[in-house]
Amino acid sequence: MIEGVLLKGYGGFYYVYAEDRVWECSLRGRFRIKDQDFLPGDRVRILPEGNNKARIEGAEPRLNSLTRPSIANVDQALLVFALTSPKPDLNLLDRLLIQVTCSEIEPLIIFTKLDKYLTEAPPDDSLAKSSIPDIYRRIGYTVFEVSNKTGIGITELRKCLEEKISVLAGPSGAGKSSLFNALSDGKQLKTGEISQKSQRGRHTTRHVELMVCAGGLVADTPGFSSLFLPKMKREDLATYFPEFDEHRNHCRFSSCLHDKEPDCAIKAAQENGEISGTRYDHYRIFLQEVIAAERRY
Ligand SMILES: Nc1nc2c(ncn2[C@@H]2O[C@H](COP(=O)(O)OP(=O)(O)OP(=O)(O)O)[C@@H](O)[C@H]2O)c(=O)[nH]1
Ligand SMILES: [Zn+2]
Repeated sequence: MIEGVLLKGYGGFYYVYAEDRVWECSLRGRFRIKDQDFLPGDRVRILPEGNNKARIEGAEPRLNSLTRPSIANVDQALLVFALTSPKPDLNLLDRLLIQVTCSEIEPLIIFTKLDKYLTEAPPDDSLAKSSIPDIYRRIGYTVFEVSNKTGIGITELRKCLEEKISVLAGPSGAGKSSLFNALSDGKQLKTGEISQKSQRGRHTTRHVELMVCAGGLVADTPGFSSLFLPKMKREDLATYFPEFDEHRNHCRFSSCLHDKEPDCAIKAAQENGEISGTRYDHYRIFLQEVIAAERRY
């Protein structure tokens, strides 16, 4: 028996990555009868039957599962934003950080197009205390600045993908496909039949697939495409802003929502530069959204 990870289901077969190979697997009768549904990312035990064919004999319980794309056991989300062309949409980044954290998935922030950014005239932001990547580093997030063109930063990032199941997220044009290609460095392992991308649209259901990439597995379909914040109580929003933690208990009111209340320690921290202005602005925008959504429940 070999342990592996299910990459995708397709045409009645399941493709499982194990021992550095892709196995075309059928299900044991017992599973067929139970009509067990498997997702890419499921950890399974397979019994080889020769010629890269095998039978799925069992599955481990899932640690988590995402919908859109449907993947099990996701370890981390790579939130991909360009440093320039287009300018990073930090409202979207802050939104994604909340969604990912709420799904109990580790966020990694990847800023792409470093090559382009470095050749451009420095922006006239001498008032800005720190660069955008530094804002997020200071909060404690894991941040990479890379170029998919020249390969700067790619080797370091590759190490973070090893043995992990990752999903990419981020706006159109940020460089998600380019990043995937840079990370795989031509060493992509094909799953054995006609390319997924060229066939897209012809199927009514989308077949999500995990691709072997940089010693780990990466979903071929971006995740977290909904713009809506997860359902939460208004007082919980601040917990998704880790840099608020050390200040939160110093507001005059214990019920402070850090919006228009007097003597708010978060607002004070923003004014003296300890909390980034854009982060605080987004907190207040999101707060209104959470309050509006609460009314609809
Ligand atoms: N100079 C430079 N260009 C890049 C880099 N990464 C991506 N690009 C370019 O940016 C454009 C968009 O890149 P894609 O990889 O297609 O972006 P994407 O996020 O997959 O976009 P969607 O498929 O629309 O979601 C392409 O023209 C890439 O060549 C980079 O690191 N440096
Ligand atoms: Zn407050």
